[in-house]
Amino acid sequence: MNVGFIGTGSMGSLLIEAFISSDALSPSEITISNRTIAKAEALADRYPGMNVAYSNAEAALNMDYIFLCIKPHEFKQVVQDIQSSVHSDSIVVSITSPVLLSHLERELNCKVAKIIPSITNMVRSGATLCMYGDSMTEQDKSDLEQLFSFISEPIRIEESYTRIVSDLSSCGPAFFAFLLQQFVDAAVEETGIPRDGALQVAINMLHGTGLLLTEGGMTLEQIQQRVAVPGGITAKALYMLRQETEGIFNHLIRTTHTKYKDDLVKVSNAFCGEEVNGQ
Ligand SMILES: NC(=O)C1=CN([C@@H]2O[C@H](COP(=O)(O)OP(=O)(O)OC[C@H]3O[C@@H](n4cnc5c(N)ncnc54)[C@H](OP(=O)(O)O)[C@@H]3O)[C@@H](O)[C@H]2O)C=CC1
Ligand SMILES: O=C(O)[C@@H]1CCC=N1
Repeated sequence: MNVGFIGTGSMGSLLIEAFISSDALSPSEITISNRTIAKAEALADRYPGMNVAYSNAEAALNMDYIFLCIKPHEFKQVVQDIQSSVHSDSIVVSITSPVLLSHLERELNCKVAKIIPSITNMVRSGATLCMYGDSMTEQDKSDLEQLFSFISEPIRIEESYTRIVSDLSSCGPAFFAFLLQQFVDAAVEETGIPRDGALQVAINMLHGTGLLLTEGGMTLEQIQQRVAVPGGITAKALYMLRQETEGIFNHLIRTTHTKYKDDLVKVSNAFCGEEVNGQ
């Protein structure tokens, strides 16, 4: 297989490293390009056999898959760069939510997909959210999902739900890391417990809670019920938590969706020269 990665920043390099460490791809199957070429060269130095391309056009030439691991505002330029390298059987994969499949289909004479990864894919965990352009066959979809199954659970979603499912799958790790950090900081502040020890206990708790949900067959409600003994300490604290956090995640979701819509308008203007009212 020949796979091109354009953009070797945070997510591009994470995907490359996860695919290699999971034996989904060997370094010699991978060609990378990046705006700051020294970054691509440094990555390739760590994986003998990996190819560095000195232009995006070269990174897309003769590739089965071309992953675009760049930010929304960088798409228009990169799509122009690769236009003459792709052909009807190439598959271009965007990992960015506000770039629509229709934007890519409009500019590229090839098959297109959108797959939103998550930082959890670094440890071969979490989901990847899969959406496909019209020319992707069932075989193309299952081949691509087979590749992503080495590092994640690929889940097909409707493009109209991109933002909310990305909030849960891709932004979620940052949100829950933040909440855990607040919990630990408060523990230190309120009691003087050494931070390292408190953090270790909290991390173990989060890991164990995840296992209860995935392997332990427990629901979120059951976990709360089993821990909150009636009239006990947790029950009292959960009551307080419900009062104090009411509506907080509605606010969070409205915040991500507002930013998403702003980005979508900018990307649509770049691609089509017009505004769209998309989800
Ligand atoms: N972080 C996450 O958990 C997730 C992120 N994403 C999406 O992934 C995308 C990339 O994010 P992230 O990796 O964090 O961003 P980074 O800024 O870390 O990486 C972007 C990379 O693209 C390179 N680049 C920019 N323009 C060009 C160009 N014209 N040609 C070639 N390379 C170029 C940059 O090069 P240079 O070295 O010069 O800066 C940089 O290395 C974003 O759209 C984000 O929404 C999706 C799911 C999860
Ligand atoms: O919205 C996106 O494109 C992704 C999800 C997490 C960060 N960026």
